[in-house]
Amino acid sequence: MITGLSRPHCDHTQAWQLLRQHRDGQFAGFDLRRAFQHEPARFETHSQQAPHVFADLSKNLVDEHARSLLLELARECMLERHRDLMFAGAPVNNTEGRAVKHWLLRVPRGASADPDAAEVHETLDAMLDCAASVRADEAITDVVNIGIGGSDLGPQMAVAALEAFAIPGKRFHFVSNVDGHELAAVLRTLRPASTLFLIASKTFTTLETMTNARSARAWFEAEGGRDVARHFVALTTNTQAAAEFGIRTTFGFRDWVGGRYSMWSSIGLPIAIAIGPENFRALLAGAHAMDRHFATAPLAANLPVRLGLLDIWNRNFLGQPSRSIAPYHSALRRLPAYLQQLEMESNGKRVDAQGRPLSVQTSPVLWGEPGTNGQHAYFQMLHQGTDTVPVEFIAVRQAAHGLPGHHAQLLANALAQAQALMQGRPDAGGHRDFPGNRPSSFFILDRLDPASLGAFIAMQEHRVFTSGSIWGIDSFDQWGVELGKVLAQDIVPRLATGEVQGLDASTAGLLARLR
Ligand SMILES: O=P(O)(O)OC[C@H]1O[C@H](O)[C@H](O)[C@@H](O)[C@@H]1O
Repeated sequence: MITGLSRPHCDHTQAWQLLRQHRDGQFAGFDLRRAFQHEPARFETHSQQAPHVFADLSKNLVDEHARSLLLELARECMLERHRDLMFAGAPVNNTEGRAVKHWLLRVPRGASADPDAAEVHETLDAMLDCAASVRADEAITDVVNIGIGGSDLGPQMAVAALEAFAIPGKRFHFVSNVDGHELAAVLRTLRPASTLFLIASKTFTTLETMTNARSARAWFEAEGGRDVARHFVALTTNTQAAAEFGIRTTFGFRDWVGGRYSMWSSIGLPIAIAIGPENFRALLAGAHAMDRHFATAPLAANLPVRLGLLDIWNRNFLGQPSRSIAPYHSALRRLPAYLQQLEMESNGKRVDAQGRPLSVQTSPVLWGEPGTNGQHAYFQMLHQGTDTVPVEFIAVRQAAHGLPGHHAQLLANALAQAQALMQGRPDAGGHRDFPGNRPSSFFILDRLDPASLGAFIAMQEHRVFTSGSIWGIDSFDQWGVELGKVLAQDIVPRLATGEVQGLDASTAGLLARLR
């Protein structure tokens, strides 16, 4: 139960029933092409400027009436109250009894009365001082982040996205997998004296990360590395475990930062080393601007809310099982993977926050690749397959390179794909027929810089909050990752002994072949 807030199940509201009736009645047979003909202001009404991000939602299979019923749904589900509780520091992560305050990491100094605000700024200052000294240290040429999930995807995504701002002369590596091939391939390229290892783990117990950290330290010592304390830094809430590992420099954060919401905390150190303290503060400022927008803009003009409600419409009323992410910028190559964790780990739940089964579907499957690559691979299915998949195009107005011709081609392709999905092209049926009427959203950033990236990612976080809130689930736990971890620990010794007793026949048969 969310601190005194009792909310109805979304499908028990009046708005839900009206949305259903609308879908089956007046909305049935909706056609985007006709909608644009009949609504001269459709682009304006279905688009939204938010801090650093412009979003055109007009090419979605949605009409004005559905939009106003979705806003009604948000009211009936007490979305604003729930949002305000998060920003008030209430334990909205109720299954873990924790507050959800990643937004506090982005609040400017002195602008919050939250009791943890002072500590946030103390840690941020110390972490950015560390980033500055690593940047100034020419002896360090390689920074290796060892972490997984939220301790990997955010920093990896952001370091790639902001490569145009990265310090020259330093290389950044991200090792996440327990598969030794990954670490071994990175270590082959390194020398201990010029390497800084960042051991990033909220819990400092994650098997993959601890295995890689131990192997990295063993390699460091075996290769003649001296001064582990200087070459290993920990980013964690578990400072004691980091000290026991032998690490002297640790930057902490609190348990009210979820792993997939942690790139703004000390987990962001690799980003800060890459882009510098000032740019890291700009990243936080961009995210904070979006936080304020989410916290204060009326629901009808609130971009994360509009996106989250559209997600509900697409998933629960139009039955769309997935969403394709198409960033038309190669620096956003890790964005789909980052958003997969954000959406699917947050909202991939089948019970409500009180543990009661839900009777509605939740998280869609997210997938994607940068454009234009995806066009030459799976866009066939988007244009002519049997399923309707909303596509999210992300375009950046200004390029960060000077090669002539490329950027216009890139932008033209993004626009043309969205256009083609919607317009289609009739043919005499058969193979060359494009049915059209296929949905997409289109995001524009002016430049891919720290502030716009921060705002864009915060927008995604709050959009996930919005749909999770309507579904009534706890978007901030992840119990579903536990079972496999436990079973793996039962299997490890069996791989050595061959003992299969108690295993199902398939697992036993596979284990025998893998030994
Ligand atoms: O940062 P850590 O504690 O090492 O956790 C790393 C990751 O692993 C867990 O299994 C969770 O699924 C993720 O939410 C988390 O980000």
